[in-house]
Amino acid sequence: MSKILIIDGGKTFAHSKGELNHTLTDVAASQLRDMGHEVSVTVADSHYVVADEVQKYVDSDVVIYQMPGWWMGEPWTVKRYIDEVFTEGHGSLYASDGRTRSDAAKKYGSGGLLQGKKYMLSLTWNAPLQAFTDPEQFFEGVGVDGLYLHFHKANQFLGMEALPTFICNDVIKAPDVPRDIAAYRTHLSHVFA
Ligand SMILES: Cc1cc2nc3c(=O)[nH]c(=O)nc-3n(C[C@H](O)[C@H](O)[C@H](O)COP(=O)(O)OP(=O)(O)OC[C@H]3O[C@@H](n4cnc5c(N)ncnc54)[C@H](O)[C@@H]3O)c2cc1C
Repeated sequence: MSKILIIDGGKTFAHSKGELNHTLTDVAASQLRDMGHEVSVTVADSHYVVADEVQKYVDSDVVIYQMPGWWMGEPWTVKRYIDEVFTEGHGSLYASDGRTRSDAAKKYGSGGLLQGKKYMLSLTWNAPLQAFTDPEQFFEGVGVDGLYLHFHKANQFLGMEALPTFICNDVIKAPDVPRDIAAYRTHLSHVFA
């Protein structure tokens, strides 16, 4: 049994209604509970208490970030959540940036206190998958995780390790929510088996 925290980054703004992300949050919460895990959910676009969120990271084994792609990355509500919660977490989520004058072998980024914990990205994008993977297309073949390098590094700075990323594509151009839900269920079954 793992303790799993889901950050729901769904938000109503312009042509995003937030419903797909709320739906995928609900799908994961109910499936993971059925699998015997303990799940809590924080909606990023809400009046969460920052200190409580820090404690949730300390108490959780896995954090899932459920969020839409907005302007090539996470929505500002999720970025705000990270800025507020991770910064407040100095001393409990990370000790320092890892360097110390007494030991030059200790490098930047090695000061995380959440060793052994995991995180997972679950993303919704209008861009097709090939836009990320094909070297001839927009993201020049860096892949989904390559595009989210900064986001991965923020979590790894705390000492956490990535689980495989899940992404729904074409969510505006050709939405197929039953297909996306089925694919996410399969992903969750494999990752949390
Ligand atoms: C500011 C901004 C910047 C953006 N930048 C990018 C970008 O850089 N690249 C990119 O690819 N995209 C971009 N987008 C698009 C964005 O990624 C999508 O709007 C977002 O992923 C959709 O997620 P949502 O939860 O808001 O979905 P929603 O808008 O709620 O839903 C999407 C579709 O799924 C359907 N749906 C949702 N829930 C259900 C359900 N339970 N059952 C049946 N059907 C359902 C809806 O009817 C709709 O057709 C941007 C959008 C905004 C607002």
